[in-house]
Amino acid sequence: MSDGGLTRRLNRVKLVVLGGDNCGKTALCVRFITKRFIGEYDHKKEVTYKCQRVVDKEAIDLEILDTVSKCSGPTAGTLESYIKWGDGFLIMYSVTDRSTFQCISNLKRQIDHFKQTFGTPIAIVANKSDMENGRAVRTEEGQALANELRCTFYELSVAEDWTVVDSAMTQLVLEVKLAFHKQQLAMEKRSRMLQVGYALKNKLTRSKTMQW
Ligand SMILES: Nc1nc2c(ncn2[C@@H]2O[C@H](COP(=O)(O)OP(=O)(O)OP(=O)(O)O)[C@@H](O)[C@H]2O)c(=O)[nH]1
Repeated sequence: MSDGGLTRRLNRVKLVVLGGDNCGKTALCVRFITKRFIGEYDHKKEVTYKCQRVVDKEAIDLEILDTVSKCSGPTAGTLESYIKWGDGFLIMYSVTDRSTFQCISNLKRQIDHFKQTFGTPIAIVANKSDMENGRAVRTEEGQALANELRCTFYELSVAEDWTVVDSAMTQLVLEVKLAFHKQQLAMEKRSRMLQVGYALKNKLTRSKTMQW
């Protein structure tokens, strides 16, 4: 029975990086892939990065969509297509810019809405923790919001710490893989129940025919 391509998808994970202006979305993607922090980027369109990683002893084809969507999004349609494309999400804000923190709840709501489920793997990433002097959002506020929205939370500095960037990404890939497996198990269970249903129906039809 067809599983809607899920078996093929188990080794292919698509992540989307969302967040307000200048919070460090591109810096995070580039840092994860190249291990390097590059100060300035100039791109006005979304970019998809592709790479391979071994996660939990399995080679994963990873695609990461670096969006240019602002808090409210360029258009609702674009944000919808980003969300429908992704399997897992990083919602970023900068600890130095409160307006980016204020975007988080709305982006999470949009993900829940377009995915039609509350189980989508999502990490909230507070960036620029190296800029303590310019801090506008406290760590506890970020953690409390992540708890409320049931998301994993990381506070990090893309500029200063590659290892935390790497573990945030890797953990999200693991959560996506777990979600795939749960989906696959649910589909197998449904398919078995359907088979039992058909078998019972056939048996009932046969015994009725014999009575006649
Ligand atoms: N101090 C510091 N600066 C950072 C960090 N991460 C990113 N930046 C800087 O923040 C600015 C914006 O980074 P980008 O990666 O372009 O942010 P973005 O979210 O992709 O930007 P837009 O897509 O244009 O909204 C750049 O000047 C980066 O060098 C960080 O961890 N610490």
